[in-house]
Amino acid sequence: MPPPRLVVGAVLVDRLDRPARVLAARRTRPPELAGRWELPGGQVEAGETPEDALHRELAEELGVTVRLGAELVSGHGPTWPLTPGLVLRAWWCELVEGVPVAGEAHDAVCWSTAADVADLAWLEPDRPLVERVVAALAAGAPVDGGTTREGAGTLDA
Ligand SMILES: Nc1nc2c([nH]c(=O)n2[C@H]2C[C@H](O)[C@@H](COP(=O)(O)OP(=O)(O)OP(=O)(O)O)O2)c(=O)[nH]1
Repeated sequence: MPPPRLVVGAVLVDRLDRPARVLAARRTRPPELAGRWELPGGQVEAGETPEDALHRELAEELGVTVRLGAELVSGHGPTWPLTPGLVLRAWWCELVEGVPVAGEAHDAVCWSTAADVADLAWLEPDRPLVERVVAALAAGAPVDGGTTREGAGTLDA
């Protein structure tokens, strides 16, 4: 069986040192996933590191540049299962440049707090991850600790 394909997702928060709000994005496609909320991101392409893929997806989808913080790891390691053929890795991050705007992949973005993020209609596989995000936002503990990448530029939405 081929290894699962890797999807990367951004847990984009207002600030890495004291996160209080996280950004969710509402998918436009495919029809069976349209209308559900997700972490912005997408599939890692051949020859890309996961981190590079995340920067690329955020520039393409939301027109923003970010600073990566810590990786959000599950109780079983870095990957979160999505479907039998797909796993997710996710990083906390904060904005360096740009204001997130929905592009083609999404028809809405919203900033939510620990009190309301779980009320969104998330893609089902994201639920365990969202629980962890809620707990971290409620605690407000720092989620920094990653690498910085500047100069990726911004896109028009
Ligand atoms: N980006 C993202 N995808 C997720 C999440 N949860 C989840 O089950 N998925 C699934 C939905 C998709 O089947 C797959 C990601 O594929 P995608 O369509 O977003 O990837 P992509 O941007 O590279 O694809 P494309 O534009 O080339 O069509 O992972 C999530 O939180 N974020």
